[in-house]
Amino acid sequence: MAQTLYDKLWSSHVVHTEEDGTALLYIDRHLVHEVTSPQAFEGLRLANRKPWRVDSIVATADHNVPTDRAEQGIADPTSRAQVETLDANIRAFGALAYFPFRDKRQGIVHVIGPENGATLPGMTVVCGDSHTSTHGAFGCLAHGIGTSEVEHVMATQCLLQKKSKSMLIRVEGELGKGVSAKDIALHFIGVIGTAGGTGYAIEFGGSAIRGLSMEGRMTLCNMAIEGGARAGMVAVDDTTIDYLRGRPFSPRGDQWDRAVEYWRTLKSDEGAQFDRVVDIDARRILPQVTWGTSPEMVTDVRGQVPAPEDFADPVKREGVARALQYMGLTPRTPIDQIRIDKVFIGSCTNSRIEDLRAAARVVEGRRVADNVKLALVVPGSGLVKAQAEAEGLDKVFKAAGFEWREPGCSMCLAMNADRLEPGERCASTSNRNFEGRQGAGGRTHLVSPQMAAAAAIAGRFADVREIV
Ligand SMILES: CC(C)[C@H](C(=O)O)[C@@H](O)C(=O)O
Ligand code: SF4
Repeated sequence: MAQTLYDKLWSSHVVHTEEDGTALLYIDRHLVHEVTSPQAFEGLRLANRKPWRVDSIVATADHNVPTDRAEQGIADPTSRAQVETLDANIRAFGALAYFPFRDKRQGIVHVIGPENGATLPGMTVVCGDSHTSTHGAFGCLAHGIGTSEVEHVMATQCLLQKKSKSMLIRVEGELGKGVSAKDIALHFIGVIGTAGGTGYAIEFGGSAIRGLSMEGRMTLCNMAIEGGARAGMVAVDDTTIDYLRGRPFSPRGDQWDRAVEYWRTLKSDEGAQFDRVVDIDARRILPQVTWGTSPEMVTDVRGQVPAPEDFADPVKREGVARALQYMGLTPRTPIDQIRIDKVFIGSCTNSRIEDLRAAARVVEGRRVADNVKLALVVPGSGLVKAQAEAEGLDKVFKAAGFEWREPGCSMCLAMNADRLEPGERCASTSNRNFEGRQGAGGRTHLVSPQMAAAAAIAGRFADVREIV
């Protein structure tokens, strides 16, 4: 029978299935960061256990690290304790690789895995982090898990899971100028809603997806979780294989050839059946901007802030009214009239080299607007930072008035020193715009790196297609 990519990844990792469908899945790669691992390691210690397969673990510190004056250490005691606890745990239990605070390969967990070739096609990948779906871009089955599951995986190398339904999001056609993977992501969430993917594993397919780089595919899979899905994935093709060649943990020699042969089977078979198919025309996607407190509250830069009465469902109507109040927005305001206070280019969604290049192209030779108090560029990893500096992108950003920072989660969430003050409005390349996400009372608008750069220059949202 024709199988989906999800079927193939699932069946090649099932160790045992219970009558009710609950399965034990074997886990190949376990990514670890400082926030969700302390209790797991403590649990192992209390039970006198060791990790089952130390060489499945790749760890880094990301959420709590400061992005400036890193040489002065971590000022906040809670953040410092979390990062030091991870150091101690990895020292005690071991790992295939550990990129600690201030290491040149340190970075956001979802950036360092792929760039080091620690995320490979056909793997099951887990991490105590919801955006683990990112790794599905490589034809992996990648799940975010909770802290108790982190301990379970460490102890047994297995995870208890029920198989999800399958959804194909098929994006056909060519993307317009200035439109990126981030816009596809925000657009599809606008189409299916943040609950639309609940109970599903999503495969992204179609010519527009085939045309994306690995970095674009990661941006898209990163946000599958914001569409409610358990996982997001893209089939393996030449783009995947070319990206992985020569990475530190990629196979070499004969093993590379054998791996590539297997990887090429990691796609849905002709005629495979999905439980739901959503068709999207790439040509109709314009640069997106969220206006509310959920990623589904999104429109394009030519649009306007909606009014609660535009929504028939009373629950939705109330949600929209509340969101507009929190966001300090008036119905019918054109999106490109919304002025901003801060700009954040970073996060596991959009902090890779291509994101920084795309933003720098918009910024080059221009100045950040006077009303923008802070414009941050935070590379996703030390390697991304070094690459960007080798290309002179740091100079482009700094000359325009941006701050160029050290890698970390930074202003994606208010767990470190980078945050919004109450009432501040931010154009952000991250993935969540919930109330208080970037700091209590902060107002987040999700956009692509190009659109964040355009907003920084204009001091309000602006159509990047008119700038470049
Ligand atoms: C801190 C961590 C557990 C959390 C997650 O799981 O996603 C964070 O990365 C986030 O983006 O909100
Ligand atoms: S960058 Fe943001 S979304 Fe990604 S792992 Fe860090 S906090 Fe979570």
